[in-house]
Formats: sequence, C-alpha cells, structure tokens
Amino acid sequence: MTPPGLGWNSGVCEPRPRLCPGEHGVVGEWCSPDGKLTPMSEQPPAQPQADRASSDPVARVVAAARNDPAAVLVATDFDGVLSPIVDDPDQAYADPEAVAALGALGQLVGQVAIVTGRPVAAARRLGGLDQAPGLGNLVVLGQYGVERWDAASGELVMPPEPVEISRARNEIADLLARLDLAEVWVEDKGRALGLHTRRTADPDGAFERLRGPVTELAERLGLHLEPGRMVWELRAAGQDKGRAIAELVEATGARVVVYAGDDLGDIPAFRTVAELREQGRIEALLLWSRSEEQAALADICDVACDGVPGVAQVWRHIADELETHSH
Ligand SMILES: O=P(O)(O)OC[C@H]1O[C@H](O[C@H]2O[C@H](CO)[C@@H](O)[C@H](O)[C@H]2O)[C@H](O)[C@@H](O)[C@@H]1O
Repeated sequence: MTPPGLGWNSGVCEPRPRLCPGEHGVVGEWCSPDGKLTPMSEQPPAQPQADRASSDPVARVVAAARNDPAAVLVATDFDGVLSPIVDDPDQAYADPEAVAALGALGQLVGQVAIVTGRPVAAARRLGGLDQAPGLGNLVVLGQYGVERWDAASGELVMPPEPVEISRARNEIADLLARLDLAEVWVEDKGRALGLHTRRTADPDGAFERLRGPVTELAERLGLHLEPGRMVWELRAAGQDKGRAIAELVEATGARVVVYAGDDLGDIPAFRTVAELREQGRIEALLLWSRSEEQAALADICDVACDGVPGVAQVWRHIADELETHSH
C-alpha cells in the first residue's frame, strides 16, 4: 500500500480541474460538475464537497479500472517520463523505481505500452525492458509507432527506412558546418534524425538557429519536423503518437487509458485520448511529467506530476488500489 502522505496527491503531483474542449475543439474552459463552462481567464469553479471524490481524476480512473482491469491500457512516453532527461541520449537509462511501478501495474492490467520517439532497440536497452518484472504484456511502439515490439510474442515489426531520410542524412553535416553548429549532435535513428543542441555551448540559441534551416530541409524533402526538448527531429510524415495510441486502443479494446508524457510529441496522444474520453468511449487519465523546459502539456493534462518520480507515484498508487481490491 502507498503510505499515507506519499500518494499521488501529496504535493508531488497536483490534480487539475478538468478542462473541457471549448468551441471548435479548442481546450480552454474549466468544466464544473453541472456542466457549466468558465473561461480559463477566470478562476476555476469551486466544487461542492460531495462532488470532490468523483472529480478527482485519479479516483475516477481507479474506479473504472477496478471494474475491468483487463480492459486497462497503461501507456507512457520514454524520455522524460520513464527516464530522467540527461545530457547524453545514449545514457538515458530508465529510472528503476519508475520501471518497477510500471511493472507493478503491468501485472494487474490488460496492456502496457511505451510510445516513444526512440527506436524500439534503444528503448529496450535503456529501459532494461526484456528483463523487467511485470512487463510481460508490454508493447513498445518505437519511432512514434512505426516500429513495434511485442514482449509477449517477441514479434518485431520494422518497416523499411524511408529514402527521404537518406537524402537528409547526406545534407546534415554540410548544413551544420554552414551554420557553424558542428557541435550539434546528430542522433541517427535509421528512419529519423535527431539534431540535439543540449550539449552545445548555447542550447537554446543553437535550437533557434536551426529552426529555419531544418524547416526548409523538411519541407523540401517532404519530411515531418518534430521539435522536442533541445532537439529537432526529422522523420517521415504520416505517423504520430496520436495515431499510435488510437490504433492500440482499437486493437486492445481498452476502455480505460492512462497515458503519461512530457513533450510536444506527446500532444497528439493526449488529444486522441481526451477526444475518446469526450466521446464517452473510454475513461482516461492524462499525466504530465512536468518540467520547466516544456510546459505545453499543462493545459491538457489531468494531473501535473513532478517529473519521473511523480509519475511513478501515480502508477504505484493505482497499482496499490487495484491490488487491494483484488484481495
Ligand atoms: O518520445 P520520447 O520517448 O520522449 O523520446 C523523445 C526523444 O527523446 C530523446 O531525447 C530527449 O532525451 C535525451 C535524454 O534524456 C535528452 O538528452 C534530449 O535533450 C531530449 O530531447 C531521444 O534522444 C530522441 O531520439 C527521442 O525522439
């Protein structure tokens, strides 16, 4: 059991009033229990005492998960959620407590998924995923869902690498030299290229100087340009985490979804999960692994968690609640 005072709501994570989609699907209004919408420029509506439990997003998802644990999908991003952000992407090992908490939950629910910009092989290596207890029902959707590894069957899906990436690869060194940015580290992921500025003398400045040239390159070669935390990623168009999570919900028949993310690449997944919830098709919990570096998920999350340990606490809490119920 989670000790009193150490639960997800102890200050490490903070629940937010539910946000409702405003007109035209724009998220921007507070939603009160009577369905009244209040502009976000005003204070969020106070909730009557009796409604507090049901408006607690974690309690809601726990209640739904208890009804049918097999219909629960727990999905997470890798970098910034399972592994703390570090300077060298090759050394971004998953936090053992986060993996243990995910495994504790994995033993109790139908499906666990890691939806990541990383290649499957990198996520498996950095996460120690092949040996992790409790993750026998894990799927890793790598490179935003283009690659797929199923831990239960061992099946690995790896489509051919796009030719546009080879063309971009041929131009990158010259582009960086021209901009006097040779210190930018190029992560070659086979089907994508990541241009990392974190280890340059001026990470923000280098990121901004790259913006125009990489936008031009992506447009010219027909590639998708994904900005991330001190990284520009070039990859094939047509796939994102929203599509990946939608396909997974469809394939598994999940009716409860817990999704955790920290970066811009997670926004399509957050939006997809929020839309499915608005349609009444699933109950859901959106966890933001909060950082000062990237606040874009603040407005669409249900719970703002204090980084990797904060998300792990929520997972552990849900696992504890489900386990208690099963005895
Ligand atoms: O979808 P994710 O699992 O969040 O992966 C997104 C990208 O994360 C990695 O880069 C980020 O983490 C690095 C290690 O902490 C950090 O040094 C870098 O600044 C971050 O942008 C990874 O290297 C990329 O391939 C992922 O696409």
